Amino acid sequence: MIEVNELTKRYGGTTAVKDLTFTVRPGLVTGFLGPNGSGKSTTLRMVLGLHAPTTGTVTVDGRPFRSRPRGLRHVGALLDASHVHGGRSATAHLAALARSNRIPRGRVDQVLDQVGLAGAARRRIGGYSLGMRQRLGIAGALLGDPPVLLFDEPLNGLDPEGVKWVRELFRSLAAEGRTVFVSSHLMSEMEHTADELVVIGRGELIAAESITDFAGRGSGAGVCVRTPHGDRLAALLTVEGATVRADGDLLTATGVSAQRVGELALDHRILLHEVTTRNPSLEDAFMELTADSVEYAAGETR
Ligand SMILES: Nc1ncnc2c1ncn2[C@@H]1O[C@H](COP(=O)(O)OP(=O)(O)OP(=O)(O)O)[C@@H](O)[C@H]1O
Repeated sequence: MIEVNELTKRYGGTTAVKDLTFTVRPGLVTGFLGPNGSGKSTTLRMVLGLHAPTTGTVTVDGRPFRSRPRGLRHVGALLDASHVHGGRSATAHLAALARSNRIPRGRVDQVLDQVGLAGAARRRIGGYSLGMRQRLGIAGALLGDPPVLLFDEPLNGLDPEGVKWVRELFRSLAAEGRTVFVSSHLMSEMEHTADELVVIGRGELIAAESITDFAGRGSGAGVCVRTPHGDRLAALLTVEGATVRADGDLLTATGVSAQRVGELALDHRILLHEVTTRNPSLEDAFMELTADSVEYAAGETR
């Protein structure tokens, strides 16, 4: 489990992370979402002890990560896939990592196979595509067979086949009981991958909850009703406490279920032509909740 407690990081006058508190649990994929520059990488670096918090604490299974001498056996991380020595082969790169963390050499071939790089293992990393580098970074994270895994924007540069593979990999790692924490600035990358979400904006926590609860936050949720008796139904729904918007013979009501709409219509003999529940997309909820946190918006003059 990863526990982030009242974490703040300032770089000179910039507050990258502000009073952040959340928990990442094992057995689930947790998406770490926020617009560009919202503090995701800074937070992940603090989890790994690469940056010291200005105030607050981060622990992994109850201890600061730095207090673990063989780090890769406990936490595997992909932070920046371009951060590797281009002159080395994938095998040499992973063998060096294995040596310094006392991981058996046999793991190198296993993880290269697991990420689909076995055929390119002896080629220089300098000639790798971005997608291959991401796979190599993932191999490095898996090397120590750790219970906790962190990935910073792991889908960057992957083709659709690669994206599908990574999603399945994350799900299977979580199904094995591991803690899987994955950052992204795109909700579309997370909606078929994550069980839980931690959403931040300008370094502050916006939400930490299941993906289903998060979807329910978007104001687009509601019931759409098509009826020739819109005025009567709208009045009844308003009395029920719903908010109703009318557009011709179409009503959109929030704060009421489709079932209740049907019951009211039956009780008052109101003819309905259509009743549908409208779920806002996760993307809508994400855009709405982070709208104030976007650093650089198109069309904005500064
Ligand atoms: N070493 C540093 N020195 C000064 N400012 C920094 C440093 N690292 C990050 N920042 C600032 O802190 C803020 C958060 O940056 P961070 O890279 O953590 O965000 P992010 O959510 O990972 O963004 P992205 O999705 O663009 O990678 C930004 O305003 C960034 O400019």
